[in-house]
Amino acid sequence: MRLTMKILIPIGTLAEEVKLIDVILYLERYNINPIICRTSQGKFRLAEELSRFDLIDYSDNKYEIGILTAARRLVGQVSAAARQSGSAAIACVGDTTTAWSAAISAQEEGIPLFHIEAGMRAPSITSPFPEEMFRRSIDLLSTFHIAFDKVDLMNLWREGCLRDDCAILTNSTVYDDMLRRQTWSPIKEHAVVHVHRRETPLSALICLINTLREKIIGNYVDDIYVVNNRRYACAEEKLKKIKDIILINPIERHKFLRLIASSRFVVSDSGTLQEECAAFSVPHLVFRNETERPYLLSHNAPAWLIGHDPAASLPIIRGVARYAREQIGVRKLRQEWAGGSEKIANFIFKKISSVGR
Ligand SMILES: CC(=O)N[C@@H]1[C@@H](OP(=O)(O)OP(=O)(O)OC[C@H]2O[C@@H](n3ccc(=O)[nH]c3=O)[C@H](O)[C@@H]2O)O[C@H](CO)[C@@H](O)[C@@H]1O
Repeated sequence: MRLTMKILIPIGTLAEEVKLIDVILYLERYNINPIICRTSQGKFRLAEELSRFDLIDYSDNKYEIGILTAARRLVGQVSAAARQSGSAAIACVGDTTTAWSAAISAQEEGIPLFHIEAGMRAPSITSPFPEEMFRRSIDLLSTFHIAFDKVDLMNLWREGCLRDDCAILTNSTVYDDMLRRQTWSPIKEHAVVHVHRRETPLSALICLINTLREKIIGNYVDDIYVVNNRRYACAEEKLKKIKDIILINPIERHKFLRLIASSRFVVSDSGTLQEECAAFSVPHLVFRNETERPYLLSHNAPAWLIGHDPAASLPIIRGVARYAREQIGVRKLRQEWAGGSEKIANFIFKKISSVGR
């Protein structure tokens, strides 16, 4: 089959790859040629499934140079990649510097932007920062919006971002990736802590770990796995000295999914994990003051927003640990949440065919 239309897909982080991979696989079926533009730092390796696609590689980027300098460089790179490849559109996901640069590049190049995960909103533009600022401005610049919940769609409508026929509502694409990996697992006697956001103070993480050690280990779970994230590299030695916890370096995604699927509960400030825990029905303590996914706290998902003061939220932590201890058997994914990626590919196909380049 001759692939004619091209779409540029910048990817800078694992979370972006996870949400784009199945869309990319489906785009190929719709006779569209996805050009991957890798904007990450060198150590992020693209998934094997993406190796057969055209790649424009800017993996020598360094983000330690600050948001503005990084964004300026990325805009230049993504715009050049769009021109060089003759892409008819750009598709990006979420709230990263890469996604924001993609939005500016699409404007500069005069081509449409598809924004996946559009309309999510935290209450304040300054938290999480810069993600919330990026998210809001990407939505103002996007041509097409792909939202994962009707609350997100309403946010777009309220902010005047929507025109006729420019948005769709689908399931989050995370679920397609999870389903393809077929990871389910019997519940074991551990919990997982994955905390990495800029706005989460190290002191809050240490306090959380100590609270779990003193009040939860031995009473409700045998072990606590704590992911040793790069954000807290300066505190590695301090974390290593904490007794009774199992400090692990970030692990491959399929192994990590198995670890959380087999957990009694998870504590995390990650947005993607909020979706992943919900899909497995793993009780999730959201270690943040706010979330852009409020609907995952309310319907169909055992999740609680606990803020950054573990001592104050101890009754909730204990209650969740107790509730989690009652659960037995094998955690299975909610199959009914799949299908978002194909719907997005179909939407892109229809829109891009009518634009051309
Ligand atoms: C403000 C906010 O919340 N923004 C989010 C942010 O992403 P995030 O905070 O959700 O990202 P991470 O927490 O890094 O998770 C990435 C993946 O890593 C997996 N994982 C983890 C540990 C490990 O050892 N091995 C692994 O494989 C884990 O399963 C997960 O799938 O940016 C996204 C893109 O724009 C947004 O979509 C998203 O809203």
